[in-house]
Amino acid sequence: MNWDRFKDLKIELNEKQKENLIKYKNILQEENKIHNLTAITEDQEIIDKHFYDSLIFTNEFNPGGLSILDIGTGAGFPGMVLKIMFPSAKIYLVESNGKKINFLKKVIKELSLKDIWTLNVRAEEYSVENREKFDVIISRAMAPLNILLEVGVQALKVEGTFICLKSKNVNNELDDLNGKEKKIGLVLKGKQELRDEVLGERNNLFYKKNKPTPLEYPRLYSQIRKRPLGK
Ligand SMILES: C[S@@+](CC[C@H](N)C(=O)[O-])C[C@H]1O[C@@H](n2cnc3c(N)ncnc32)[C@H](O)[C@@H]1O
Repeated sequence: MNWDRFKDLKIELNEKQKENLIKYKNILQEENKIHNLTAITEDQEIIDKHFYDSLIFTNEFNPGGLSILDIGTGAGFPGMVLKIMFPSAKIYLVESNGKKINFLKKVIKELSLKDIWTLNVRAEEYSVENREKFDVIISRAMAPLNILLEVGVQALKVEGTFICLKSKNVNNELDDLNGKEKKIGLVLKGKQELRDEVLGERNNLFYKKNKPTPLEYPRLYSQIRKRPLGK
């Protein structure tokens, strides 16, 4: 296995973290034989396309010590990787699929991770019940921007950051959103772009919440799907 890529990150990968990432990879490969957790299954691919990819944004934003809600975390990306690399962060993993939650619980137990919680709920319901609770909302590959932002924003503190880890269709998603993030209290503050032979195109977006989100958001999921922001 090759960890060279991690040298591009501002954070150091120490022996304990490497050991934990390898254990996590092994559990993922083992459980993936029974449950369909990820299509990425080879050692090096998991390291590059799941672990490293989950961390690229940390070159622009340090998550240390913050309370972070990862919505639609799946098999733990990026949230579980953040816990391993930034132990001082408080991580909340939201995932509606119970099988994935069981897998995440197993990883937390076997790696003896602290200050990390799994939530087997729908993100839009959780965010309404936990208004302005988190410093950061983050998500990778859960939904297009015009759905994702509405689903999660209510749980974000004013002055907090909403981080969307995106790939190649980001410009279409931004066009579809059509500036309507302002309606829910968000402003686009930064975009991190990476072009890479193995990972392809990565585009990470950083939104700041500059005012409370009106209480009518998020709407019912059926309404969000039918008429996303900007449509
Ligand atoms: C394509 S997977 C991505 C998983 C992970 N973030 C990654 O990048 O590998 C999307 C995940 O989001 C979950 N999901 C989709 N909509 C959700 C919602 N409204 N609330 C909670 N989880 C949701 C799905 O069950 C699925 O596991």
